[in-house]
Amino acid sequence: MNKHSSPSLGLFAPEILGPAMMQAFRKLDPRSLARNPVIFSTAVVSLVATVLALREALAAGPNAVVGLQIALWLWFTVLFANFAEAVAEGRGKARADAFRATKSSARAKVLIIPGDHTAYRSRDIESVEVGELILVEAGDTIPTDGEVVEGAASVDESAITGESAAVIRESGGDRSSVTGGTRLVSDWLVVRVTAKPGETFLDRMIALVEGARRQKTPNEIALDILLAALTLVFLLVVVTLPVFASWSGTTIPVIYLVALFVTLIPTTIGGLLSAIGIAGMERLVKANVVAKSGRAVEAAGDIDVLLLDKTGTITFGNRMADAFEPAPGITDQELAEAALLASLADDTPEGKSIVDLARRRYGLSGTADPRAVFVPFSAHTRMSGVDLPEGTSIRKGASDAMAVLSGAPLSHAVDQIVKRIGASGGTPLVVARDRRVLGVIHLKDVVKPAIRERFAELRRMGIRTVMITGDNPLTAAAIAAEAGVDDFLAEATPEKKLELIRREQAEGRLVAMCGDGSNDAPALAQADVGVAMNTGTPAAKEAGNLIDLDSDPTKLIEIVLVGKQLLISRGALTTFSVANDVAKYFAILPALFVAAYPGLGVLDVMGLGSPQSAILSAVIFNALVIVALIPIALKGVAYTPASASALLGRNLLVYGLGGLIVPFLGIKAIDLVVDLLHLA
Ligand SMILES: Nc1ncnc2c1ncn2[C@@H]1O[C@H](COP(=O)(O)OP(=O)(O)OP(=O)(O)O)[C@@H](O)[C@H]1O
Ligand SMILES: [K+]
Ligand SMILES: [Mg+2]
Repeated sequence: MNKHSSPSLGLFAPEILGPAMMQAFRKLDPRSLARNPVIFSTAVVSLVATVLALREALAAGPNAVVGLQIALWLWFTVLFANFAEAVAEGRGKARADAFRATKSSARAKVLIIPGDHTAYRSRDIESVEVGELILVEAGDTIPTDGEVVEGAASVDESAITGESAAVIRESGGDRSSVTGGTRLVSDWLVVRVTAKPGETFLDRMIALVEGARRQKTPNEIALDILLAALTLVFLLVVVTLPVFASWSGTTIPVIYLVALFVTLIPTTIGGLLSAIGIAGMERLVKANVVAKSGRAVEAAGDIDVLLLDKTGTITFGNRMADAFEPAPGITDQELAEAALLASLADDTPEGKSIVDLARRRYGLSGTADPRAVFVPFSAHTRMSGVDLPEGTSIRKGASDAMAVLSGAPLSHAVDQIVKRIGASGGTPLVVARDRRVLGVIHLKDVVKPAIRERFAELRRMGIRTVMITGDNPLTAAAIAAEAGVDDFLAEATPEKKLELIRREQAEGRLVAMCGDGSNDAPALAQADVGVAMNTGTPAAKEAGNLIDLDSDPTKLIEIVLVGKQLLISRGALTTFSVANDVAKYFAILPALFVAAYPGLGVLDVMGLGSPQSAILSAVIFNALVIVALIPIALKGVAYTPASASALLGRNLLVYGLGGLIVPFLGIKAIDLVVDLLHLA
């Protein structure tokens, strides 16, 4: 899965641990702490405890030694939480450095006269603005992101995708976007710059893996609020304790109370929450997917329906004209000629392949009449063509669209051809001159290998796959059957795609969409999870919230796994943390009150050494448990494809029960050590 040569660092590689320790101290900055209510409360309490302990020490009070230790361990709690976040970020930083190395401080060949790619001026890329045209030649590193407006070339994208085979980038069609940092292997391209300096794909990628621009997701914010509320509840609990104590004739030193407070609030999940989120992002980057928002990753964990566009996503997308099939009474030559004229200025891959076939097989050499008016293809009309100066108009397009244009249903003979091509999985393009149907162009496309098994895997995860295509129902059905999708929508315009997504969403389902074309952009934007293929158009990449660098639609499986693991890890550790806090309450209270109520000795199942050692042990346990759980937070809780409710049930049991039991064992063990070393 990870084809990058960038170091795949172990969980606790020294090159991450060292800087992370430094970083843990730097994160004591109140502005940084304030992002996390639980840890912020812990820091405030640590400060209070420090002051109290120092006062006690100066007065040579009886609680001085234990007080200082408590204060120290409270600070450790904060530092460990910071450390967890820093380790998670550190792993991304290594990746960011690898990207930074590919970032060229390059200069750009900015064209002076549009249309003339021989006259250019070399300028610093930082000064090049969106919309300017630059020339890139064989051997050059493409200096920034853009859209190819002229030329075709092979591009080595290994710096970004890790994939060593060069890919074709060309104007028109769905393969027109280029990424800064990749290198031209052959030929030349004129590229319209689409990214502002400092905001290129590579820049965003770096910021992302470093976690610099990571924003909390709505789920994280909701959890933060819950944790803050719990903190408040325990504040009340702790504040009322002295009342009970004085009532029963005991006094509990204030430093015990503040320590108790920290052990009760959800410091474990509070300390690990952001590490879990960052680690999820990192796993995604490892799968060669860039997420623009953490929210998309979480949503991916809950996806019900996956919509895929056909051409270029399920099939390879280089639909090639394979044959001209004339209507009765029309010659091959006549059809080929009309098809050629209608395609001379059509720069879609389909259009180019038609020109190519007409020239190759029929030796036609037509050149475009400069006065001809070209009608470009649109996904909306699903046709294209040309209006010639002498008044002839030629159109080619999807069969249903062409039937509407010619004002009558297709003749039986033509309909048969269309059906035959469709049933074979090919795309039939009907050609008409002055609304008279001349015949059909057979476009062939190939289903990507191994896609069937991957869709079966999605089905096992409970995800329904739906193929949407602008093609006719017969072609769609043939490809759908071959690829093994659950359902399909044919003759879809961009509006219909959008409508389908809205309908699924209105029925309460979470929708993911994979696409690469500009006509997919609205749908990618509307979907809860929009995965744009990296080979796609800039519009598609802008609209999606995830970008797959390998342009592999089945990558969604990995994305879903990462999302599920993120949700499950967070759920499991939250359960553990809260169960832990409840358990601590019952573990420590008897020790604090046993002097006043000897009857409580029964409850004091743990037989902790003394109130001092009980409280100190609890504080130490509370700090150490954060460190102990860092590996789970970073690696994620193990996930196997199973229904969500089964997983939830299992995890609640394991982590809930574990959370209740572990503190008793842990605190007791630490208490023994504390006793042994006479620390309290
Ligand atoms: N260059 C073209 N000229 C005329 N008609 C075309 C051209 N390219 C495609 N078509 C027709 O328009 C239809 C819709 O194309 P569109 O790109 O919207 O969808 P698609 O590529 O078939 O499917 P997908 O939504 O998977 O990309 C095609 O099925 C084909 O019949
Ligand atoms: K706690
Ligand atoms: Mg398409």
